[in-house]
Amino acid sequence: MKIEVLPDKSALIERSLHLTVVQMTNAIAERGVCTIALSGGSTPKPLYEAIAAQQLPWDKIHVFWGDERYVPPNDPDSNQLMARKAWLDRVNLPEENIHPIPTDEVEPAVAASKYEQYLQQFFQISSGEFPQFDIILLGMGGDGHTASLFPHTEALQARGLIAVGNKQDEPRITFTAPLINHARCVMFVVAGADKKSALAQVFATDADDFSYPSRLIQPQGELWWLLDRDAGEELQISTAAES
Ligand SMILES: O=C(O)[C@H](O)[C@@H](O)[C@H](O)[C@H](O)COP(=O)(O)O
Repeated sequence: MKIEVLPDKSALIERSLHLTVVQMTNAIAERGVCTIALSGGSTPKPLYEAIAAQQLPWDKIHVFWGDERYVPPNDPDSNQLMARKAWLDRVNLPEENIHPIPTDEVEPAVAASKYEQYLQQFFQISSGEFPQFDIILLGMGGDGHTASLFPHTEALQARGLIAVGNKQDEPRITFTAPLINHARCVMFVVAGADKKSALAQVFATDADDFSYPSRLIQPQGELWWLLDRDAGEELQISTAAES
């Protein structure tokens, strides 16, 4: 695991951009394609805008979402809409390379199952197997949630690829912790003083995983925690954690 505390939000975005572009470029060089899953919320928007300004082989990049609010794709709350406006609509990334989470089923559980099957077909895997995304970008809420894995919800125990998350009574579709943990690279991008107390619990030796679900993210591959000073300045980072 690598933890970096950057001086401010713009330095955080710049560092996140650099590491994301390196991961994308390496994936394409090694396997001819990059699969990236995006986080929602407000933090990553400037990162997506910065990615859009890069010169990348867009036809070799496939974009997914690590979670989605259960709203139509033109809803202001839609993570898909935010990423399209900030990045995807600004570059020649083919529409067939964009793989949004469906939110048009009456039952969110049906949409979750559809996206799980969609991923199995895309990655050509059987039930019970997990795909290895090249990059999964994550944020973290002030309650320690990530993607739509909220504290003390059923989604935290899901063992498949995709689950129905719940933010209070608002349904979400989310990657499961096991799916995230199979990624080659997981990158948290976290900013703001309101994340400080949750971060302290996420990195504490004895906190409860179900109270702070970001603790569940322990990928086999690379794990990056990129923080701005407001979020990370008080974190007692042991030198081992920075290795
Ligand atoms: O759908 C979402 O909202 C995200 O995927 C969610 O997990 C987000 O990353 C955190 O809530 C942090 O959100 P902010 O970046 O807005 O603080």
